[in-house]
Amino acid sequence: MTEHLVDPDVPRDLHAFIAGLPKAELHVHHVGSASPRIVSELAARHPDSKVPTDPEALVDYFQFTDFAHFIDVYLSVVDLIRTPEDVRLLTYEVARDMARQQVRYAELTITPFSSTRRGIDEGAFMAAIEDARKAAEAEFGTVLRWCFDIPGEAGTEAAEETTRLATDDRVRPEGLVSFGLGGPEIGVSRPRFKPYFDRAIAAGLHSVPHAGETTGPQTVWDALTDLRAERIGHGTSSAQDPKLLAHLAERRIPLEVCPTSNIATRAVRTLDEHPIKEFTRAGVLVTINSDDPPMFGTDLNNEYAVAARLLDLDARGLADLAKNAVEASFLDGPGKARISDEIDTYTSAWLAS
Ligand SMILES: O=C(O)c1cccc(C(=O)CC[C@H]2O[C@@H](n3cnc4c(=O)[nH]cnc43)[C@H](O)[C@@H]2O)c1
Ligand SMILES: [Zn+2]
Repeated sequence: MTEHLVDPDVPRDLHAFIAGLPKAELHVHHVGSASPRIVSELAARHPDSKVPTDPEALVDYFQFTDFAHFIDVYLSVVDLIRTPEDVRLLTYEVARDMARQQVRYAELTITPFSSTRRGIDEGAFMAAIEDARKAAEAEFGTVLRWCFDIPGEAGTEAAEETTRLATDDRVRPEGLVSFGLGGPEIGVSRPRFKPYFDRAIAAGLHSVPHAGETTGPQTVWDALTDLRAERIGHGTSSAQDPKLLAHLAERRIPLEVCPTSNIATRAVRTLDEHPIKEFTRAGVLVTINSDDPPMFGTDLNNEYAVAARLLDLDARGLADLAKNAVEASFLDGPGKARISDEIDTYTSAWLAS
């Protein structure tokens, strides 16, 4: 258990239960998952960068005044990833950190445009993530799948390039399952990206845009209507629209909730004001995620502890939350059954002990 992440309001035995609970994660960014060790190693390799090389200094560097500041800092870390070897190392180490937290399956959001525009060859980029994916599965037992997202603020060029990389059979990686839209939402309307999502969906990809993280519920409606979203990244502002909550619940459209992220980017003022309870009360399928864990001083286990406190959950409630993520994943039936059964077996043994 990482000591600085022990929530004093959550019993220690529940922290221990969470630490061993098999989990799936559906909303976590590739570069945003770089551990302080990896970031400082990359920063030392590239001394022209403004990113600190000292992991202690990174804690201050990762304090954000608002969402725009977060994106500026995020892009400074993106700038550190310059070679296919950097990409492979990052991906492999992210999987190692996941395995330590008993993450059995993760859909990792990758922004290939940010790497190809910085000069990394697209074929070498795809080979690097695929090589790390296969090594992680063989060595850690963690299954990784990819979501390629458009950085919406970068406009049409980014949308076109991301869609090409996601749909061209000669380039797209085997592990790709979904298509997203990330970055700032203000001034970046969802309907504008409909043609790109139409192409990605036609190519067999699932639609998982960010929406309602920093803008109101209309963005979530737009993501559902125009981008045919199957899950919503964040969806925080859905709580402001009872009709939307009812729609999400009735259609079983999951929300990818990332509580600590929303505080760190100041999308929500305090954890106690987070609308997660309103989501569950309305019957919405809630999944728990870490988004950009080291940047937000968290990890997936801590997000489950936060959820336990906000939703007043015991071990069985936490196991149900973990099973929500499995159900909402893009795993096939047997893949879902395998992790769900593992969660049940683990929980029964824990409760019997
Ligand atoms: O790479 C570029 O050159 C570039 C140019 C203009 C704009 C952008 C972006 O907006 C990149 C945004 C980047 O942020 C990622 N991300 C990570 N966490 C979150 C989140 O909580 N909400 C939204 N986006 C997030 C996202 O995947 C994009 O890669 C880039
Ligand atoms: Zn995100």
